[in-house]
Amino acid sequence: MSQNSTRDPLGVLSSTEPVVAQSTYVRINQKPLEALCEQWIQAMGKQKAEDDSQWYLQYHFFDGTERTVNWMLLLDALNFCFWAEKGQPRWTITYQGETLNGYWAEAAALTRAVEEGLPLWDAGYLSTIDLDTISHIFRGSHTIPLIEQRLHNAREVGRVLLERFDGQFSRVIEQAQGSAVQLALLLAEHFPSFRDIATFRQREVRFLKRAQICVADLHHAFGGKQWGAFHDLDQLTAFADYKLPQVLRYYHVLEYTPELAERVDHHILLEAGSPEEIEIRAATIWACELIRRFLLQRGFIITAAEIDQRLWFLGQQSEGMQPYHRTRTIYY
Ligand SMILES: Nc1nc2c(c(CN[C@H]3C=C[C@H](O)[C@@H]3O)cn2[C@@H]2O[C@H](COP(=O)(O)O)[C@@H](O)[C@H]2O)c(=O)[nH]1
Repeated sequence: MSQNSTRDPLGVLSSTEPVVAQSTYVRINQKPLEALCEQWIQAMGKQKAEDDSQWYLQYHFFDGTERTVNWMLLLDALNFCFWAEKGQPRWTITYQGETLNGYWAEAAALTRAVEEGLPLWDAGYLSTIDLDTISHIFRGSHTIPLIEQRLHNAREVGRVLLERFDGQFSRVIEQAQGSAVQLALLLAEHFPSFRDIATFRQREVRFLKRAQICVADLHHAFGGKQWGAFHDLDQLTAFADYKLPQVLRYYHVLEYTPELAERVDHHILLEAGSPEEIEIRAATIWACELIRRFLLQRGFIITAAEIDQRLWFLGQQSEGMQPYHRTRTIYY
């Protein structure tokens, strides 16, 4: 697979490429990949894949001000790992009469908290938030996983914003000067919980999943204007979470060795930073890049972020799919 000729400022494609080349547990199957693309081409008809992602305002706080920008940073600082222990039911919340789980429950819980008067957009408040308050915010049936890590991440967001950015995430966005790539890199530089970087055979491998999705979420929330205006969104890669590999495997685009398949299908944990986990995430990034290139060859200009959205929403109807891999991590 030839390295894409354009520069790779994020370092995600270039650092994951050797992982894919040397993979022993995960393979990308070109034929099923092209079959999936053909399916999408039929579905898209003759017009380009419209960016049909919406922002679901019913679950996301939005007042168009800097408060929303800070709230978005918190949303993506806590946007990880919503699945339950083997055999346990998922954490859920009830919001406006709906029972929600996963990402939707996280977003709605943070919206509910603002509606109940908690100033989650205030850096000072976040920097000293306590476990009782975080538990109250995420109250529901069963417990949200990794709640101590969520507390830590929320405090870190508040503290870093206060110490370096006058308490405003909008200052960080202004420093990025309209570049999605620069904003993702600034997030990884200043907010340690966003520094989603691993080591594979002594080499650095960058995924930067929450840093990148935070930029994409700002873009969606603000409709590509104001703090959501970026000129290089096409430089973002897919966001290596746990749902995309599940969907790609369902379409046989990703294939696991029998040994790895056995573990994933029996919900056996893959250790964070293990070769298996890194190979799954790297193959996810590159499968999306190869889909992007194939569609481009066929005359469809679509970004990795748009491909990501399509796959992620397919993963929201995952009945009939084999399980997604389980890695307890704050990175996705
Ligand atoms: N690759 C990718 N991963 C994404 C998202 C989203 C939600 N974003 C969209 C939602 C509305 C707007 O349109 C946003 O764009 C959440 N996740 C990840 O999935 C996992 C949660 O899954 P479940 O357990 O089923 O809720 C978890 O790792 C979470 O971090 C995405 O878009 N892409």
